[in-house]
Amino acid sequence: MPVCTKKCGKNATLRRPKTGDTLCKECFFEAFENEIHFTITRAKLFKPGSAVAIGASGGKDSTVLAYVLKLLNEKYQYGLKLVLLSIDEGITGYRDDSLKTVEQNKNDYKMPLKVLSYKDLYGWTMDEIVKQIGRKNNCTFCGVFRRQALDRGAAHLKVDYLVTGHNADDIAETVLMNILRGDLARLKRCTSIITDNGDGIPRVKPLKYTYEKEIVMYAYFRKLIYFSTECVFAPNAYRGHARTLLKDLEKIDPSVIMNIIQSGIFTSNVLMYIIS
Ligand SMILES: Nc1ncnc2c1ncn2[C@@H]1O[C@H](COP(=O)(O)OP(=O)(O)OP(=O)(O)O)[C@@H](O)[C@H]1O
Repeated sequence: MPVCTKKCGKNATLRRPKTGDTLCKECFFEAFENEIHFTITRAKLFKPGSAVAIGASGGKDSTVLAYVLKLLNEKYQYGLKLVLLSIDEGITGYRDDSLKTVEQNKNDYKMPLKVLSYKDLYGWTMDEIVKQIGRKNNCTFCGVFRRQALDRGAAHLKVDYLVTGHNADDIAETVLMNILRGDLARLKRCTSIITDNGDGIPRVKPLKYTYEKEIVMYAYFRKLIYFSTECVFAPNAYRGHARTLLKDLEKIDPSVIMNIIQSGIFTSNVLMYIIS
């Protein structure tokens, strides 16, 4: 490996997937965290002194989000009160295990944790639903219920914001899916860094511009504990195709992820202009 391109004098240990820069571990941490700090401050995502619930699934994105938000909150004195919020969908062999990871995060990051279950909220678990209806469209149903459960959890905790670990790849995938379906009206919502469900608690995506590969790299080098098993129920097939396409394109040119997001934003702005 060549020397770190930040001219810190150290040898580089990695190549940044987003920019191609060769960096040492410390300079990568700094670049990664600074970009999230820049995203937060430029978009004025949080008012000082606010309470923020972090949607915590135990996966890599929400684990990195919790870690980095805590770090930036202390470093730059955002004045945020952070709390972990987990939804237990009742999926044996998946969510029961990932919730153990969230418990670990709670102890490691010294954040309070609230767990809400589908069983308590709706009277049934995903295991019971799948037993009844079979393995069809499970992700679609579960996603709708989870969004509502997170909103109810945020209202219960009386927080000012709900943040999720949606990353740049997730957003680019959603833009692609909406374009492929001809559903341009959804571009505005899926590319917005902050959305409101009308309940007064904004949903915020601080990792909107953070590449998935860099999140995995960051978690690896920071030795963060996260849960990486796929859900036991059928994956969302259509999203799977968009994901494969995006990953193939990323191999040719990593900037496609940002380009797709920017194109989604531009198209939705043009549509808004035409309609108004
Ligand atoms: N069961 C859950 N409880 C709380 N928040 C969740 C849950 N599932 C998903 N989320 C939130 O929604 C975001 C995107 O969901 P997605 O299905 O991509 O998560 P994941 O792949 O299970 O885990 P992660 O995104 O954390 O790696 C997560 O980063 C997290 O903030």
